[in-house]
Order: sequence, then C-alpha cells, then structure tokens
Amino acid sequence: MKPSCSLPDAKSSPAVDSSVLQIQGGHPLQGHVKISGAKNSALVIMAGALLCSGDCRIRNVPSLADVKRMGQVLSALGVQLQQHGDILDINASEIRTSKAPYELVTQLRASFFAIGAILARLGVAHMPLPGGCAIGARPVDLHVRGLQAMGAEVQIEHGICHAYVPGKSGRLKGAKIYLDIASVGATENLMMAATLAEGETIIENAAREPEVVDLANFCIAMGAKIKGAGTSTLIIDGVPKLHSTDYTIIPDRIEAGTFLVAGAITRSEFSLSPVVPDHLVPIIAKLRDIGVSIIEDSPNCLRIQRAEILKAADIETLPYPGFPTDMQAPFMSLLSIAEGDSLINESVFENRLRHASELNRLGADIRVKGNTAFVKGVPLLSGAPVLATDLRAAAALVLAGLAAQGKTTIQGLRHLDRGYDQLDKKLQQLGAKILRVEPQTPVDKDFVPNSTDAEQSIST
Ligand SMILES: CC(=O)N[C@H]1[C@@H](OP(=O)(O)OP(=O)(O)OC[C@H]2O[C@@H](n3ccc(=O)[nH]c3=O)[C@H](O)[C@@H]2O)O[C@H](CO)[C@@H](O)[C@@H]1O
Ligand SMILES: C=C(OP(=O)(O)O)C(=O)O
Repeated sequence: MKPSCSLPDAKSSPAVDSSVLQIQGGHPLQGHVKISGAKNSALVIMAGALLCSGDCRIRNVPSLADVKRMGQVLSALGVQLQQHGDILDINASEIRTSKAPYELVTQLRASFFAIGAILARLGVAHMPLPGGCAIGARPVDLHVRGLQAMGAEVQIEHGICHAYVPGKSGRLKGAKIYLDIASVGATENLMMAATLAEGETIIENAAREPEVVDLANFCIAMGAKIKGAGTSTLIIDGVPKLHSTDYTIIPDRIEAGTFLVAGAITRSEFSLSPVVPDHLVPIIAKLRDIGVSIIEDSPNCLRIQRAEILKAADIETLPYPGFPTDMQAPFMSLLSIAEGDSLINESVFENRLRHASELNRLGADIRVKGNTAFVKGVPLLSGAPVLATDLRAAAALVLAGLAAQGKTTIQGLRHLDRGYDQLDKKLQQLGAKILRVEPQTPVDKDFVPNSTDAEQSIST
C-alpha cells in the first residue's frame, strides 16, 4: 500500500455550513433509492482496523463528513489509508503516536471509541473527549470504568483521557464488566480492547445494536474470538494478534428508516435497497401503526406504498431492539401531520427534542415537557426558514420540508452532512424539489414559490 492518505485534510474541507437547502414541498417521490453503508458501523470499524497489524479492506463505506474526519484521526496516528469509491483500505501495521488530535476528535463521537483499540495495540493512549450530536451530556464513564477493570490506569485531565497499561507485557487483562447502561459506544470500545487482552472478558448488559454485531463480525473476520454478539452477554477470548481482512459494512438502517418516513410523509410509493429487514423491525412496525404499508419486494428490497390516512401513534425510544432514538426526530415530523395526538418519549438522551420548536415554525403543534413531546396532528405544514441543531433534527426538517406547502430553507447542513450520504441528491433522484444553495450560488428562480406551487397540497 502506498504511504499516503487519499482522504482530504480537515483544512481543505469546504465550509459546507454556510450553504442551505431549499425545498419546494408537496411533490410525491417515485423510483428507487440505494441505501449506503451504515455510518455507525463504518466509523467504529475504521477504529477497529487499528487492532490489525496488516491490511484491512472495508467495503460499502458511506461518503460522510464523519467518515472523512475519522480517516483524518487515523491518519494523524500514522495509519495509512487509501479510498477508492466506497472501498477504504487501512493499514495500521505502524501506529506512530498514541495521541489523537483534539481538533478532529472533538468533531465526532465515534473517534473516542478508538481509545480501546489504541490502548490494546500500544499499551498507552491519549484521547480528547469526543464531540458528536449535542443531544445530552454523553459522558464516557462506562468506557473508562471498563478499561480500568481491564487493568488500565485512566485519568481525565484538561479534557483529555490519558490511559496506560502498567506492567511489562503492556497487555490489558480480561475482566468481568457489567455496563450500567447498554451503551453502544462503551460496548464497542471495550469489545475492541478485549480482542487483544490477556484472557477472557465478559461484558454483561452489552448493547445489541446491529452495528455492534457488525463490529464483532469484522473483528471475528480478523481472527478475534467473540461470542454472543447481538445478545446482552459478550464473551471475548483475547488473542495476541489480529490479521488482515476484507469486510463489507451493513446497510444503514437509519438512512433506510429516513427514506421510509420520506415516503410516508409525502404519500409516495418507491422502493429502497439494500436493506436488512430484520434491522428495521421496530421502524416498520411503527410505520404500520401509523397506517403505512411496506412490502418486501425481494429479500433485501422494500417497497413503501402510498399512505391514505396517517394515524397518531405513541413512541418511546429504547436500546435495540426497541425503537431507535436516531429515528425519533424523523418520526416527529411524520406524526406532526398525522390525525390525532401522539406522545413521544425520548428515554435514551436527555436533550434530544430541540427539533420540536423548529417543526413548530413549519406549522406543527408540538409541546415539549421534559423528555416528552406532545404532538397534536395538523392537516398541513407550511414552508419556513429553519435551523438544524443536530444530525437527525436536520433529517427531520428535510422530511417536514418535503411535505410542507411552499418553500422551506434549512440551515445547519454541517449536521446533515456528518451522517447522510448525499441525502439531497438521493431525494432529487426520487423527484423531490430540493436544492443545495452554496453561498456564492445565485438563487434558483424555480425554487421561489409561485402561487401554483404554494397552493399545491399533498394532503389527501
Ligand atoms: C457513533 C455512534 O455509534 N453513535 C450512536 C451511539 O452513540 P453512543 O455510543 O454515544 O450512545 P450510547 O449508547 O453510549 O448512549 C446511551 C446512553 O448512555 C449514556 N452513557 C453512555 C456512555 C457512558 O459512558 N455513560 C453514559 O451515561 C449516554 O449519555 C446516553 O444517555 O448509540 C446511540 C444510541 O443508540 C446512537 O444514538 C448514536 O447514533
Ligand atoms: C447521535 C448520532 O450520532 P453521533 O453519536 O455520531 O453523534 C446519530 O447518528 O444520530
């Protein structure tokens, strides 16, 4: 592999956040959309490649700002990366430094998940506290306590988590770990650390998300000994070394869910693939409660059918296989135009309802108290300027804009671009009137609503 990194450096990334999305709502979607690889798998599997002393080829990598930044984190550690389309080659045979750069790590959450892998390889790691969506405090205490249980000395000072493994071998030791919360990131971080530890690690109350299983399968493909992935007990037998592999990431269930909601909210019929229907069970079940029909065209292809009436439904977000917190905001958009009153309880993150007030700008009737949103369905939304406050809030506003009468302008696209692979382009291909306007781009006259557009309604 050539000693270079083909991912752009952070400074050369475009200042995407000054651009806006303009949406002319009320146009039904049709055709087929291709679902990209899962963001939350890609990011943690890139961290997992640090465990391997040889080449790793990762396929179906989505094109996302977070993936670029994660690539830059690895590159800053001295790891070799090469990208060709959706294939990413990573060679971590040499990790030159144990210090991850603050400017990059603080831009995403998953960067912190690499501390376990760095510690397992080098016996020392210095990792700034992470960034990611501002949806709650998001501490890393479970990650730290798990690493300590495996024999690491860990201290957080001046915003940096310093960890080292005392003793000659520099290897972490297998341990029994109980997670107070079934944290996705802590499960992944500790699982990676345990693959190269001495002896057996048991993680109880482990997260069961498909992305955790994907990471486990990737590690197993490199020779790790992991049992129980997808259950709440993980048993990892440490090995001294992991070998090269060629691995394909699962489809993104949250992107697929977002397109299903796009179909429901615009009362459209189209198909999407590839998907793993099993990963979408809680999302499809909730859409069916709301009155949306979804059929399997083929084993990995779903078709959403035009919804006649959208009915209110209650939602409580929960760890997998419960309803995913990452789909809560998109469903809030959908329920805002359903018939009747819905109650949404966000129980995973303590501050993840900020999109409610932006949806109200579009004419929704949502009241928030604590972690609960009371959604009174309205017959119609109407376009307005809105601001995205986090990744899924951005998606929710795009969906609401597709359904609203007239023009919606969305700012804060840096959130959207962190986690959706060209959402606007994919929607355009389905027939949506959506346009990204860069600061220097003259405004497209077609997107200035005229009376015909403004009068057009997608209501039944
Ligand atoms: C990059 C990535 O994969 N992000 C996903 C991951 O985030 P992430 O791994 O950060 O989410 P967690 O599962 O860890 O968080 C769940 C809850 O546990 C709490 N907690 C977590 C760790 C800890 O040490 N202490 C603690 O108290 C969090 O504040 C939160 O309230 O899972 C979330 C829950 O499905 C998803 O919304 C994110 O999209
Ligand atoms: C919360 C999310 O991402 P992150 O954990 O990367 O902030 C998300 O994907 O919705």
